[in-house]
Amino acid sequence: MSFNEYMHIRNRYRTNPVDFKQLAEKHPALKSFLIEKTNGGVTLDFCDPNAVRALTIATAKEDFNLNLELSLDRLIPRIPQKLNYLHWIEDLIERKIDAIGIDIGCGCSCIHALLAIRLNPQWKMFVSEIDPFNYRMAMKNVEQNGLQDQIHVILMNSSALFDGLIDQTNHYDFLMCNPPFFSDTFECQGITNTRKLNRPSANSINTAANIESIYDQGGEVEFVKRMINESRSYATNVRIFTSQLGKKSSLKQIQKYLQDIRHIDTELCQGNTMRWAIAWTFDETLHFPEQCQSREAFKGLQKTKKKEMNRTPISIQFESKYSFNFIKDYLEKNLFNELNLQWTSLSAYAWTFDAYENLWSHQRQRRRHQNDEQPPSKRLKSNDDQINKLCSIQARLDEHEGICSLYFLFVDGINADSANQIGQYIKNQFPKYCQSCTNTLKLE
Ligand SMILES: C[S@@+](CC[C@H](N)C(=O)[O-])C[C@H]1O[C@@H](n2cnc3c(N)ncnc32)[C@H](O)[C@@H]1O
Repeated sequence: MSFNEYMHIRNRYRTNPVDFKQLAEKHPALKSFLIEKTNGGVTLDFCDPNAVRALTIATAKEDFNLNLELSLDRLIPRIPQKLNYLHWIEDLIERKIDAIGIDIGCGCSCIHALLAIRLNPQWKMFVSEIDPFNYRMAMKNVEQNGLQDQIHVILMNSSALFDGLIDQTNHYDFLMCNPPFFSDTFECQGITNTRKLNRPSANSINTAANIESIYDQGGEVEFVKRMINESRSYATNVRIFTSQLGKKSSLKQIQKYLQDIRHIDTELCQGNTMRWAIAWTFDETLHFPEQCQSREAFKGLQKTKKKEMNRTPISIQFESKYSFNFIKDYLEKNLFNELNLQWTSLSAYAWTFDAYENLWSHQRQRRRHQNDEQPPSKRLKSNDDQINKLCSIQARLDEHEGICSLYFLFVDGINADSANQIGQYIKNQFPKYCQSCTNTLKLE
């Protein structure tokens, strides 16, 4: 299940994923890594570091006019995921135009700072690195893009995170970090192995060197705890401290550690990958913007009790006797019309639809009114339609071993529970259609 729908609303790849074929036409270095799919499309082998590197270099050039040099034995950043983190930070600082930021551990790519400046040409970034190789390559990446006036790369020694980097006479709007994830080589290998064997959907290569991915004092949790401890000494210098986290279990531990400090967190979603980010502040005048709690699509809905459920795709499994084509026909010919949904096909088995009135709740009352032969209420179209849109939903029909499942995902609108409600409606209505359709449609 792809998480792309949950990418940050301003992420340029959310509705417009990278087209490998087109990109390779313009950046021939990518061409030799394209793999033809049986359906005529192309893909890449994400386990091949050469392919991943070529993709990142081509994307950086094509979409951000960045000249990147990347090493095959260092972390190769994935740009769409980096954008999620950066857009969230932009929201946290209320899209300040001339912000000053810090990135702890910039890697050889220096990707956070380079993208940050491309998105916000008036920002300034101070970035640190502990690995001399990464430091030198990051400097090169900054220089070959002519950004040395805006990005300052500082080589640190391992005993310091902030000392020597943060100037106590200065003020910074935010601090960001993608910390070393693992606590030891064993954990690093374990995760790589688990992914390879059991989680084919996450089949991308981890090229990070040990110095980049391992913090032997306790992995990302202890690294971020150390950041939190040290942040107290810089409470008045940095307005918002943030860190990305690779595991949900780490998020829980950090939330607990921050219980006396004001904080906020979010999930960062892209492809099959989920990451988390946490922010904390000592500034009592600061109010975390509401949309930073989760995706902007859910703005104003945070207090909904079913928050977690709303974010999760709803799935309906059909009995094996209902064929794929039968269900597809049922949706397109009956359900979408019956619920007055404005829909478009995304493919032969995926749709997006918008609803402006709720015709799926209180069906019994509605039927009673129909029996009384009352005229159906007419909805007045107005300019407020966009504002009054109840929901935009994406739906996808999948077949696996003869069983069809329908997935619903709430994307946008004011009724975040609508995907769940429509799912429930279908569950209740479907037998009705099966009976009435059995004779007219051939069921497998
Ligand atoms: C997971 S990598 C992130 C690299 C890059 N920011 C990215 O997201 O692709 C973590 C980086 O932090 C660096 N690092 C580890 N400890 C550090 C410290 N005390 N100060 C600065 N950088 C450090 C590592 O060398 C590594 O490059």
